[in-house]
Amino acid sequence: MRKLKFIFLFSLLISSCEKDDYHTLPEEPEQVGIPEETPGQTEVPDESGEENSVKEDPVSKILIYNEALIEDSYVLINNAASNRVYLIEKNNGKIIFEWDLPSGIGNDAELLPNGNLLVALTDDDPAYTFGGFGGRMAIIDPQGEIVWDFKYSDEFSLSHHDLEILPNGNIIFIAWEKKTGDDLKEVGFTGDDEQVYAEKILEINPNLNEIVWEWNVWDHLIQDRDTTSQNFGVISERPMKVNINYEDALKDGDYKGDIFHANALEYDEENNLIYLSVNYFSEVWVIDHSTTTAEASSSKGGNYDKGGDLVYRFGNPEAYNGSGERLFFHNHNPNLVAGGNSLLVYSNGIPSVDPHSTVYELKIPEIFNLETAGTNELEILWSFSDPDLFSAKVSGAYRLANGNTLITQGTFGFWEVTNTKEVVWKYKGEGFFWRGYPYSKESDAIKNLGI
Ligand SMILES: O=[N+]([O-])c1ccc(OS(=O)(=O)O)cc1
Repeated sequence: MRKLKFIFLFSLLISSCEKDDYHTLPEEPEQVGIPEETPGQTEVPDESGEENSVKEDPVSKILIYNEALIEDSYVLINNAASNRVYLIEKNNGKIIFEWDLPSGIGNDAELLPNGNLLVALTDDDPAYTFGGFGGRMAIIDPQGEIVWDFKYSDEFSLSHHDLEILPNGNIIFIAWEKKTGDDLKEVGFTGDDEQVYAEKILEINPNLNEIVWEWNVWDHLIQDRDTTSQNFGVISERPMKVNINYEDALKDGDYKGDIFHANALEYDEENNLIYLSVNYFSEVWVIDHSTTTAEASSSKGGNYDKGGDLVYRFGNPEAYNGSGERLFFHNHNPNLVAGGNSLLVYSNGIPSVDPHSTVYELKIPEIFNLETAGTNELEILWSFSDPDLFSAKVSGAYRLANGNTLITQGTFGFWEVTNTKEVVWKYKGEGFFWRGYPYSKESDAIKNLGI
């Protein structure tokens, strides 16, 4: 039995866990050519200590399997509907490894090169529960032991959606920070909400459980309605600032103050930048991570000498009254393609207007120069859409080593498509799929997982 002791915000959760040997090696999968509607098999951890049982998973089906053209890799599936994270084989959908999670998914789960799972979880008692809420994060080793467990959840702040490990072992994550009363007045907020949830990015040293860096959108706002407020200005002239009164983000009363809804981050190691996907602005913001926390709260310092102002932004020039065509209608999962010259983004689409999703590969500019006159939109290098590809929420896409692209359609399952847009793998599941990560069978992550 696991015994978990919680100490509140910013404090370490000490877990005294017995190593439960819950995973045994799966049997060799049967090789199949093009299995039609093959039910997946679930190999589940057996808490009883008896031999593992193999359970049928009647709901997952392999609809397309082109053995000659697929990338021979595993897929890490994160099913938020059933709060399960597992690795599958593509040919038969068989689950070959599943993690025993200590709480619900909140949302990202990623396998690290050392075989550990870094996972965003839900806190037991979050103060608010917008889609994608979390409040807790953990690292689970291949034996199922929780080797790090951290709570970021109180009345004001709550981690959500995404997290990523940096090369130095620190972890960056997204969090909401509740703003009310004078906070809203000061920045000239004119929406109806009595509270607004600011987006911040935090970096934690997991050995010390210390927050070592922080960026908060609240320090970089502009608006053109309240002349008495310090941040009053002409929005189109200051694209490095974020319009707190952007109409599109405010118009849906359901948001209840979650007006930004950041949902993903991607770290660019070469340039020490963070790409932040901001769903309700339909934009990706580029933020300098070379700053100190003090610089990140200002407009000076860092490699770009912009402090925490936006180094760049793209996807929706309407958000800052800029020019150029809007490309994104809600977006997810910006991630750099190997080589760093391009980025994949999943644009979900809007159910009532155009219920179609599109995956874009966009060219990263040589120099980030936020224009006030011309467009800042990125060149489209490749895209994929299909009449059947739509999910209003979650989802994403990753470029594979052979040039194919693995697409997660949150409400459906997974697609793999070639660069000529041929669908070579289609997995229909039952659930709500955050993001499928591809793992090469020869990767350190898989080897160290012991399968
Ligand atoms: O219900 N969810 O699990 C959920 C809902 C919304 C959501 O936000 S989104 O921007 O990632 O779609 C994330 C998770």
